[in-house]
This record gives sequence, C-alpha cells and structure tokens, in this order.
Amino acid sequence: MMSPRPGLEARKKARVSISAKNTPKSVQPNSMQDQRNELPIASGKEALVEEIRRNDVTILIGETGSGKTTQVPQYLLESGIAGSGMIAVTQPRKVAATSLAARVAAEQDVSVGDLVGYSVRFNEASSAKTRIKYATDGMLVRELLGDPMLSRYSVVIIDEAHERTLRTDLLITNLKTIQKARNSPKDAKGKGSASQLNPLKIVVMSATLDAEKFSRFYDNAKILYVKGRQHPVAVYHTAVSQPDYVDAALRTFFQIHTDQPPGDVLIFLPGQEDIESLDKSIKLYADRLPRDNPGITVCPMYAALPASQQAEIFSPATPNTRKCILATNIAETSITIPGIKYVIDTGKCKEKRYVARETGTGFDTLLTRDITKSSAMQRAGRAGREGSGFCFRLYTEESFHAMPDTAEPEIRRCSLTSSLLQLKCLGQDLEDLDFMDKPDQEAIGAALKSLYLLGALDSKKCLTELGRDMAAFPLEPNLARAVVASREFGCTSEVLDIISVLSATSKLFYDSTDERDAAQEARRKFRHISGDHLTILNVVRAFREIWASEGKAARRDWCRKQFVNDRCLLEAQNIRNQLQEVCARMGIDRRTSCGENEQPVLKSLVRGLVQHAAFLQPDGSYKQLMGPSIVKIHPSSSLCDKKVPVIIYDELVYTSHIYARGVSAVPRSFVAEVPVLNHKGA
Ligand SMILES: Nc1ncnc2c1ncn2[C@@H]1O[C@H](COP(=O)(O)OP(=O)(O)OP(=O)(O)O)[C@@H](O)[C@H]1O
Repeated sequence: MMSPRPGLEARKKARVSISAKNTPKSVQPNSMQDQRNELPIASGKEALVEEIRRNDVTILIGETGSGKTTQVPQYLLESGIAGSGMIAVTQPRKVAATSLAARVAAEQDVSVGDLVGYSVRFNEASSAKTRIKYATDGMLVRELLGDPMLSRYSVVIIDEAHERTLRTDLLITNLKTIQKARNSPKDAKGKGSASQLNPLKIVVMSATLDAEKFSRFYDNAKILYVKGRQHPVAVYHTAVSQPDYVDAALRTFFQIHTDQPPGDVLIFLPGQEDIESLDKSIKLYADRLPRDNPGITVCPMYAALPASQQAEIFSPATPNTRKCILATNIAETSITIPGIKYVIDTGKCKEKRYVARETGTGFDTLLTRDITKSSAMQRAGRAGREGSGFCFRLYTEESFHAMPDTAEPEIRRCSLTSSLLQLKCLGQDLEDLDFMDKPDQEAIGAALKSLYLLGALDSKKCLTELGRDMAAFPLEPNLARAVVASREFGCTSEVLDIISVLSATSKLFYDSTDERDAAQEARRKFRHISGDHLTILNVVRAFREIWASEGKAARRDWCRKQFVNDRCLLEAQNIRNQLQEVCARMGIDRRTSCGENEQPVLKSLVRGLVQHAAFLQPDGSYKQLMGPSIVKIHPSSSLCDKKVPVIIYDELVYTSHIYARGVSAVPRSFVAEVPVLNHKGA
C-alpha cells in the first residue's frame, strides 16, 4: 500500500480527482475495529510506522477518507514512537477537532478527554491521561507562548496542511526550529534544557498537497503516499456554467430527492446568507411534494452557529427522511458526516482577505470567490465515506480544470496583527522568520501600526508590558486591549460581559422575517442611547437577572419573547468564565464594576477600537480617523438613524456601501485621550 517517493504516475494518482473507477469494497465492515482494518491506510500500517520512526519529518499524502487523520495518531501511540509524550494533531477548524476526538475516542473505547482529547478556543477536553490531542492550529500556537519547545509533545501532526492557514504556517515555521533544538544537541547549544527533551517527530498530512514544497522546506523530508480510497465517488459536472448557483443547488437537490435511492445530501455554499435562502426554498418546495415522499430535514452548518447546533449535523436523520446539510467550507475537510451519500458543490466559497488600503490598518473581510481544485476534491471526498457516493459539481469540467490547485496561503492575504503579537511574545519577528511563503511588507507594516496604536509595541517595535498582557487573552488584540483597559477604568465586569458576547460565534439578536415588528419592538427595550455595545450590556444584565430570579425554563421563555438568542448568551457565559480565569492569573479583578455610570466602559472600548473610530461628515456619513474610507452605520445598528459626532465600530461590512457594524457613539475627548494619539508624531 505504502509507496515512498513514487514516480510521477503514483504522485499523480494521489492528486487526480476521485473517480468511480477506484476500487470499491464489497463487504461492509460492522464493528468499529473491522472498519479500522478495512481502511486503505491499514495495510500500510507497519511500513508507515517504520518510516516515521526512521525520519524526523514525514510528509504523508493520501486520498480523502483513506484513514490518515483518525488512524495515524493511533498507530503512533500503539507503536510506542510517542514514548511518554503526547501526540498533537492540528486541524484548521474547531468542528473537525472536536468531532475527530469523539470518533477516535470511540475507536479506542474511551471517553473524550481521557486518552483522546481536544483543545479548541474557549473549549478543552483533556486530562493528565490524554495522549492524543486534536487541537486547532491556533490553540497549538497559543501553547507555544507558555511552552516554547512544546515539551509535552513528542509528535506533532499537521493535518490538512494544504489549507495553509496563517496559524498552520506559524506552526510549520516554529516546529522546524524546535525540532532542530530538540533533536540535535549540537544545534541546541545555549538553548538550555532543549537538548534534554524528547526528540520531536513532525508529520505533515493532506490529500491534496504540494508535497515537494513541504519536503524542501523541511530539508528534503520523506514523502509517503497512501494509495486508494475505501469507497468510490462518482463525480459529475454540469454541461454549462450555473451563475445562479443557489437555484441550481435547489434543482439538483430535488432531482436527487425524487429520483435517487436513500442517502443524505451535503450542499456546499459560500456563506450564511445563501444557506438561509436555500434553507427557506427547500422547505417551501418540500411542503408541495406528494404526501408519500420521504420527509426532508434541513440542517444549516456555518461558523456562526453555536457548537451545539453544529454538532446536530452528526446525529442520524429521523427514519424515512432525507437529511440535507447546507454547509460552508467548514464541513470541507477532515470530517465524516454519517449518512452522506450525495454532495452538491456550488464551486463557491468565502475567502478571508486583508484590505489595508480601504481601512488604513490591517483588517480582514470575507469575499465570495471560486474554489480551488484542492477544495473541490475535499468536497467530493465528504461523500463515499461509509459507502459509495456521488458528487454533483455545479460547474463545468473545464471550469474545474481552470481552477488553481490550492488557495493562496493566508499569510499572503490576511491581517497579521494577532500573529505578530504572539511572535513578539516569543521574541520573534515576522520579517526574520523562515516561512514557506514570506508575508507581504504592506501587511507587516499594517500589523506593526495596529499594535503600536494599541500600545502593544513601542516606537522601536519592541513588545510592551501591555502587549504581553494582551497576548495572554485568547482574543483579537483590539478586544484584549479593551479588557486590559477595563482595569484602569474600573469596569472589568461590564467589559467582560460585552467582549464575551462579541466573541461568541452566534448572533445575539435573531431576525425573524415573519415577526419583524415584534422583534424590533422587543429590541427597543434594551436600546442604550450610546449604541450597540451598551445595548449588549443591557441584554446580558436582564438575562442574568431573569435566570437568577426565575430559573432556566423562564430564561428560555424570556429569550424567545425578546428575540434574543439563548445559545449566544450561554456561549458568552462560557467564554466569560475563561476570560475571568485569564484575568485572575493577571491580577485583574473581574468583579470591578462601574455600576450605572457606563462611561468607563466606552473609554475601555475606545482603547481597543481606536482604529475603528470615525467622525461625522456634513452629509451624514462618517470618515475614518485612521483610514481614507467613508462609512455608513449598518442598518442593524441601534444608531442607524442617528447622527452623532464620533463613532467606534466592531467591523466593516462591504455591500453596496462600506458599513460600520456594532457601533457606539463616544465623546470626542475619549478618542483624544488615547495615549498614542497624544504623542507627537504618533
Ligand atoms: N465520525 C465517523 N463516523 C463514521 N465513520 C467515520 C467517522 N470518522 C471517520 N470515519 C471513517 O473513517 C474513514 C477515514 O477517516 P479519516 O478522517 O481518518 O480519513 P482521512 O484520510 O483523514 O480523510 P480526510 O482527509 O478526508 O479527512 C472515513 O472515510 C470513514 O469511513
């Protein structure tokens, strides 16, 4: 099965699109152990383990569903290669890390958090017994801050490396230095205890990777290929392109539903708006189907949904119904959704892109674009995991061939502010590091400027005490700055309430098209004259009061009546608990409150959002303080019909205009008081 460094043909095989010609398995395994043994990777187990034992770095390429992510960590554990250390497996996304930990824990017949655990932002399940940990790449970067040699780990597996997230790139770079220090005592001179640590093994895995590039980066590391996939996936393209991809997805879904045998459907769409629109259309048409037709259960799946709701996609469909999952690319890699037989791929995704010019500072926005070949293959790979599958691509074969192989690495297109702060804490600089792809100078400049304005760096680009404090929080630097500022202004309790809601994945208010007036009326009660941030605080206070005085059932009922998202507030409560722990470590008293005088809260927010300040223009629009753009207040804001001299905002949204979302009115003096703006030459 295993073919180290094969010739061109074998290499091509690992990259060609999945086709129905691949060898199907005739017997369906029943027990989980049988299933493990049936995976394509299983027959190459000994050879794989041997190669990893022999090499410090291994690049492993294998088709989707071949068993890399679930099996390799278990093989390494069973073989003893990890010694007494832990095995980390990184994932670009939370949902993959948690669902994989659940699967592998089940295969090991243990509870999640025991031998097999996970670590994602604001959520961790691990213990002293944990030996295999599925973690988001961001969490492992965060671990570097406390343990720069990653001394607890003897193996780090970078999975889905083709996605080239910014954090994966940071890890790839740091792991190279860590490994040199840990594995070659000669190089470790002056590194203190590094040479006494266990050697570190690195495994880089993907189904669709420029393996040679990774190999060159890791000093010509060994490349291994796992051949074959367990179940075939037949791929179909449209004859002509489909500009209205939502409508094309709707038609394709109903064709499957009416003509094809049972099996659940996974539809890839670019974002939440398209998901919501298709969700409505499917339900509308489903009602018109003849009675004897199997029912349809529609499950949306996007990052802004709370984790508990995302987890619902893994539960089996009700008998006699077809489950239809509408997902963004968060369901694209690593995960196995039981029951999926059909995939519909619109060929679109949203991509994070940094827009320095419009904002004057590092700022990411999401843009809809065509996917890459690598994404198309990953999407097709979500079918055919438990049996043969089908993938209907809503684009032509020519379009597929015209797609770029992989996306541009995030390091070349995203804001670097948060990563730069973390690197500064490690005594590193973006400009000096050995990256696979160097970041853009303009983006580095914007990140330096942001951190300087936040007070995290001084004028010599050196990390300040404040910067170190900010980095301790698992938050974007601007939000972390507001929390740290709350100590100075005596309002930590209120700022934690607001920042926790802003950090939750789901929205606080849900929009109900059917009951728009009632929703708006309910929202008006919480409205604070200064805008959206203190409106959030009003909701949190009311929610807490109801919960404390009337209990859980009343709380839920209250949320429903107020059109407030109960899950968002519960998630925020969980986030708050974790931020409180960081505050406690740093001697920030979480209980400090400013009571009814909320001005200190706005002052703290201004410290974090100073780059997002804008001044009223005669025509009613707002001009950015630190950028050239003219912005309008987003219609969802409680200030949308008001004219106030100065605003701060959470983010910009690009539609027909540039809109500021999450807006508060602040006195001009609060902005002028920001230390860096007082400073000549700032
Ligand atoms: N949660 C699950 N439920 C049922 N089967 C699963 C589950 N997770 C994994 N499997 C089975 O294990 C197989 C291998 O999964 P694994 O994630 O290890 O593959 P992979 O090679 O890493 O693929 P990919 O790159 O697509 O993630 C799946 O195709 C499926 O048959």
